[in-house]
Amino acid sequence: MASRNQSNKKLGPDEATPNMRRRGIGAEKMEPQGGAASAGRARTPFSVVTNRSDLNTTSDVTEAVDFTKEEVETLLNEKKEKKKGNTYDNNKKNMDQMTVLIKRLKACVRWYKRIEEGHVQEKEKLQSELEASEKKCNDTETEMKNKIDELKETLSDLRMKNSSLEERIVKEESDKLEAINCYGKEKEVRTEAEKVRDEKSAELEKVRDEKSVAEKQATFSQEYNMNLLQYNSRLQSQLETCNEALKRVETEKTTIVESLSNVRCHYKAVQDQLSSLKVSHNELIKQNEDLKKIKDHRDHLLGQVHELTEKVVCHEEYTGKICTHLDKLTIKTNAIEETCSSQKDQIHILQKQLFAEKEKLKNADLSASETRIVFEEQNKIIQKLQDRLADKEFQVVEGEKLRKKLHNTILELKGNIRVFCRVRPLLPDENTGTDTVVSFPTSTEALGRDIELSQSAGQKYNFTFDKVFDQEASQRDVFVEISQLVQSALDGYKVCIFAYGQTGSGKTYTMMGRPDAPDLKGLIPRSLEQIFQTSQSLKDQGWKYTMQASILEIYNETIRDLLSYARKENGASSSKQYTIKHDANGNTHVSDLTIKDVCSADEISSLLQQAAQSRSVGRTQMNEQSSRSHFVFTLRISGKNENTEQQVQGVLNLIDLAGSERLSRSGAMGDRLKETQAINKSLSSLSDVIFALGGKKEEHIPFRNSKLTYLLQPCLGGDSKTLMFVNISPDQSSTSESLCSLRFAARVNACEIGIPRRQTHTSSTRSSESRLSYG
Ligand SMILES: Nc1ncnc2c1ncn2[C@@H]1O[C@H](COP(=O)(O)OP(=O)(O)OP(=O)(O)O)[C@@H](O)[C@H]1O
Repeated sequence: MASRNQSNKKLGPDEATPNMRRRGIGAEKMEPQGGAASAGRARTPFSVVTNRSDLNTTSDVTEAVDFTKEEVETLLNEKKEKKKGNTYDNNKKNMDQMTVLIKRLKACVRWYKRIEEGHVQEKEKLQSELEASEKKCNDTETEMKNKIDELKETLSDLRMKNSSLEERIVKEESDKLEAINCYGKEKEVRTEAEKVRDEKSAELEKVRDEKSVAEKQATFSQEYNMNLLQYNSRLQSQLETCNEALKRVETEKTTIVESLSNVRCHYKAVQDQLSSLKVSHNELIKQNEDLKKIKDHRDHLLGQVHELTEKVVCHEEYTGKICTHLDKLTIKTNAIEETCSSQKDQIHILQKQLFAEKEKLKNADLSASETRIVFEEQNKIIQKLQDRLADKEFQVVEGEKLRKKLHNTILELKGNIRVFCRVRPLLPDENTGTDTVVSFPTSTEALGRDIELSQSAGQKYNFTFDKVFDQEASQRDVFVEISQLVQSALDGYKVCIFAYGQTGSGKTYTMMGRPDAPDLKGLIPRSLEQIFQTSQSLKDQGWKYTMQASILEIYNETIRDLLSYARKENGASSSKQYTIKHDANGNTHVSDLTIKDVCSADEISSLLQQAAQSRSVGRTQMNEQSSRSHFVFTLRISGKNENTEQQVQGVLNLIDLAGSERLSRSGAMGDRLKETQAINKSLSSLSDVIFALGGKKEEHIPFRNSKLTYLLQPCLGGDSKTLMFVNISPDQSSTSESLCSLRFAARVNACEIGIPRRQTHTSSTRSSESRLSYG
């Protein structure tokens, strides 16, 4: 693009550098955006056009021309210089020069329009791009926010989980430590118990040994005792045998005594035997005592064995208890170990989960940072787009300012009346036919300005106006075009907007619309809303406004006050006479007319509602709800700037004229006929006045021929800004009426009838032109 800029000094609006944009219109020539509009058309530099001899002829400049700011300034200055040289002799020459100047200015305006269209397109494009980016960005942002929220939730869940798990882990760890401590203590107790058990076992073993020894000793003692008993019994039996033998001996002794002599010898032997037996008896007694001793020892040993057995039993019981305790401890330890291991497993699982969640978090962080990067990039793009948009808007504003300046200049040169044409859509009951009556040439020159009417004979009539609205144009589209004009009433201009056209062509729709449906509101409610909005916003600059509204209708050449209570009460029969007067300042007064102070658009809409109910409306062959009178809404605006002491007096007249109608077609009779004749008369008076003012330069202007023209005298002949809407019906049967309306409008368009002037007073030294008006 840079090389293109170097090689070709003509830049498109989107190629202008920021410095150029800040300067408003760059030194380089700018071409409008939008291929369709500029495609295939050769541009001619302005200097070439300026030097062209054919511009001094009457031919129109239809070729696209490019301008620089300097050229535009020169053009504007040139106009001023030419105005100075306005001598009588050079009048005709000056007129020609003026015409050429106007054409060049028109060319300049067209060039600006093209640039403006380009800027507007670019702006719209940028706006839509910006909106798309913003939407995308918002979506991403919301998505990211949602994601972040989700992640935050997950994170907080995880954190909570983690903290609870960590708490659990800590608790489990402390439990575990406690259990381990307990286990250690139990272990110690167990080892001690085991030690005691071992000791006791050893003791038991010893006692068992001792017991077995004692048992052995006891068995031995028993055996010995048995032996001794056997021996004793043997000795007893021996003793008994001895005793028997003794008995036998004694018997023998007796026998021997008897045979003493014989037996004395024998006695001696027996005595020896007896002494030996006595020794053996003593021995036996001794042995018996020994046996007794052994028996006592045995009893002692048996007692010891018994004690030891009891001890063993006690030990065994104690060992059993220790064993049971040990078993219990083992079971508990096993349970603790099991819990520990399950907790370990759980901790392991949780650690795994934590790790996974951390990984997730990491990934989420990564994706969040990626999204953030994308978001930042998009923000940068948006910033760039916004910068570009701001530049473009600046350019548009600058272009708009210059366009309006040029427009005002043209208006000054051309006169104060402008004409807009609006074609309404076909109504459901209208016969379309096959031929289109109205068409709109689409060449760049003609687009939005030309209208072509085709008659059934095949003849075509082309008309050019300041603006042409086709059937598709919405109420808003129409208002956008007049909003600046309405605004200028706040700047101290007299503004008059009226709708002219055949009955049923859409005048009331254009002016009033359907106030209850926001999209279908007409120019009157929209204008008043804007006036109040702007007056509020101008408060910041020190402006204070007071406003007064009046609404009247002219019916059968009689003025009727639509806000009068008397009229409301007595109906249309009120016969009050209203007279129109103009003062030296060009202000119009209608005697006895109700004038209401208004402070808000709402107040005005209720007044409009009241007026609409009082208005004379009837059914005609052409329109179900035909306005049979001229409806005139007037808003007087007085503004004072507390900072600059500047004062302005503006007037806004919004007029819905009664529809023109051919008597032959309307079939009107009686009162309707009278009404129609009055309407047609006042409309023809209006055209007489306009043509007298513009075309013929007659000295006498027939303002007084009708109430309508007399009421509008300051707007038509004086220094106001006037806009006429010519409303057209696309119906085939209305072609000739449409042609009449268009011809009338074309003649009005060609008129020069004054220069708009602001009504301002200022006591301060500040410039009275501190606020420009571009209507
Ligand atoms: N631009 C439009 N879009 C849709 N409908 C329209 C448009 N203009 C007019 N109409 C409809 O056409 C019909 C006649 O319109 P309107 O009453 O405004 O005509 P008029 O010129 O004021 O007639 P009259 O002079 O008899 O009062 C109405 O039904 C109106 O709603």
